[in-house]
Amino acid sequence: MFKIQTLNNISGKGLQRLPSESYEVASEVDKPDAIMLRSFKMHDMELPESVVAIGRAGAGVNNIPVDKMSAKGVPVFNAPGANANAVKELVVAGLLMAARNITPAQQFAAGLSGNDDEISKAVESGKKNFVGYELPSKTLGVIGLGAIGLRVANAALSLGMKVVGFDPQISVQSAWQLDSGVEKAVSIDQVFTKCDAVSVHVPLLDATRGLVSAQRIAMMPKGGVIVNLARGGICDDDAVLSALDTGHLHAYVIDFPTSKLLKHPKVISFPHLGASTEEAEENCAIMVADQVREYLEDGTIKNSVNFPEAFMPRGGGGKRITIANANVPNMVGQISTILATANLNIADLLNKSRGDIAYTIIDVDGEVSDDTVVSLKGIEGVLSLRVI
Ligand SMILES: NC(=O)C1=CN([C@@H]2O[C@H](COP(=O)(O)OP(=O)(O)OC[C@H]3O[C@@H](n4cnc5c(N)ncnc54)[C@H](O)[C@@H]3O)[C@@H](O)[C@H]2O)C=CC1
Ligand SMILES: O=C(O)CCC(=O)C(=O)O
Repeated sequence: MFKIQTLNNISGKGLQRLPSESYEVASEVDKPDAIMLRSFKMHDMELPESVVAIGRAGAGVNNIPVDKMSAKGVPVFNAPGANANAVKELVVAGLLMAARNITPAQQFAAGLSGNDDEISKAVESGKKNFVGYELPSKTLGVIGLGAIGLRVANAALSLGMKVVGFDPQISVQSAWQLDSGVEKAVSIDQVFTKCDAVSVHVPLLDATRGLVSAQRIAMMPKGGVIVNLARGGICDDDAVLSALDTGHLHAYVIDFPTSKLLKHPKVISFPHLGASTEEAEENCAIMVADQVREYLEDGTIKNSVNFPEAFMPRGGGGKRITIANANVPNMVGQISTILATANLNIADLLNKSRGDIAYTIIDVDGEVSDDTVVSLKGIEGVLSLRVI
């Protein structure tokens, strides 16, 4: 029986992928094998020693101490692209809300009173205060052309906007899907210089913290809009607020409100709602539940943010050993020597690496004794080992 601890609500459609005959899934579990979560902040959490995998039902992993997990040989899985359409749709909504002054207009309409004639008169005289603009008259800059950014760029083009994109590390897959009408910027500064609205779709990293700065906002034409459905911290909120105050910026669309931002009338705040659709929640939960299950049952690695992809079909009736270790020379040599000494024949072997981590799957003919496990774990650089 595998035990999974959930730290957030995970869609039932995903949890159904973990059959109750072989999985216990609950928010309180003694000695869990794996953890599934969404935005729960794990940084200060005491991780049970029993945990061998973390599954993030979403894209961003800044709430997970990934480096610490790597040092323990624990793979962290996420669900790339599974909520991208949901976020794209909310970005489009945010652009339209800003362009058409929808929040103040809606507040004005909701506050009207009197009989129908009086309301009609107030409507006709009040609407001049909310005159907006249409999207095709504007240029959108998209920073980060991954699963979300590329969809935002393509959607904005289809709404008639001009679109400028920037992503120096764009993946081949994203490049294939990006509409050829998206102009490629050579620098982030160029995006701000050319664009009336800028939407950020990058992970929160040291390199992206404060990416939307006072200097860059100043490069934008007057009346600009910033959209940040990526993470708080990517924009310098104080710089954004002062640009809203001077009128240099028209609106700030943010999925991560703070007390300062909530008070400002030109801030359009959402409650971290980007991925909150039934479809996205299901997609993420299904993807990550499948990945965690395949890892627990077969040691397969798919869509991990810290481990290499690793899949080896399971043959024969023997045991499978999986080993995560430091990516240094002669690890496979040392492992094979110990297996040979234990008189275990290697039926199949896969060794992959990514950065500082290497991962080996070995199918052996026969049982693996406790002594052999102790010897393998004793090799310098072995971070984690499982016998499945
Ligand atoms: N508001 C919400 O509910 C959600 C927010 N997010 C946030 O959006 C972020 C992006 O998500 P995805 O598009 O799915 O991730 P992704 O990994 O598919 O794309 C991120 C892209 O950013 C690029 N990038 C990284 N640093 C960059 C830089 N300095 N300048 C330009 N490009 C850079 C990468 O090359 C990559 O192509 C996530 O990390 C997460 O923080 C994601 C899903 C839901
Ligand atoms: O699970 C959620 O609602 C948050 C989604 C998110 O922020 C992400 O996938 O990075």
